[in-house]
Amino acid sequence: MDTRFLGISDLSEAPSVAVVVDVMRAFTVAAWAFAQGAEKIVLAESPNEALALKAGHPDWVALKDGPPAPGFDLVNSPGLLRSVDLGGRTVVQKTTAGTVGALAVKEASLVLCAGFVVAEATARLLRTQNSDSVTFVVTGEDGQADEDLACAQYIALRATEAGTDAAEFLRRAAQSRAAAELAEGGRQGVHPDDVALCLEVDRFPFAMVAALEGSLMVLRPWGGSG
Ligand SMILES: O=C(O)[C@H](CS(=O)(=O)O)OP(=O)(O)O
Ligand SMILES: [Mg+2]
Repeated sequence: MDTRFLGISDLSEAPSVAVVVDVMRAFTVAAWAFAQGAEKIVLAESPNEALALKAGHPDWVALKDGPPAPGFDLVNSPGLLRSVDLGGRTVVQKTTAGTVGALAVKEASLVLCAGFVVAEATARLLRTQNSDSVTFVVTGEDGQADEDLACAQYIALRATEAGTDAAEFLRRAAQSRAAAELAEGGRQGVHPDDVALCLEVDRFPFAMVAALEGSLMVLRPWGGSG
């Protein structure tokens, strides 16, 4: 399997298979939303689009990163989300990096969104595809975020070598700039357990597949019990 690791701005053409990685925190949050019962996640282009979608579907749940904001129901925090019942709900998510990365590859034939919490399920799906070439989109810090690069490299190895040890990859993620910033405290929209929750390898049995449904990019769980 030929693998490429690219930042969002490095994407020049639609890859065939893309794995969009955002460990802290968008796709850890997405996985928790499915674990809490969400049916699907619509990835919004902008905060205004998220609010417009919610206005058209008042039962949808709008989620944005940063501090709590008017019109939004939730923030981008796994620690805060894990106590919310989302049974059967549609979540609309807009974040700085993760959702932008997924939307940047919306023309790809297969788009997976991933973090450590769905690593093995993601690797398993890649194995079933038997793809010649997989593009990993390292969403944070324009491709330099080490928590995302480490996770992408781990999933790429796991897709070919089932016994790959996660320890070194987790160590890098734990020492990343994003982990340090989240651990600093004092920020709204952050729970003290967020970093630890983002570093739980294989916490969930499902992968997450994003695809265009009409004009919307929609993320759904794949496999497992999700
Ligand atoms: O909410 C997040 O973790 C980040 C935004 S910030 O860097 O923490 O402010 O967005 P994401 O798209 O999940 O990386
Ligand atoms: Mg991130």
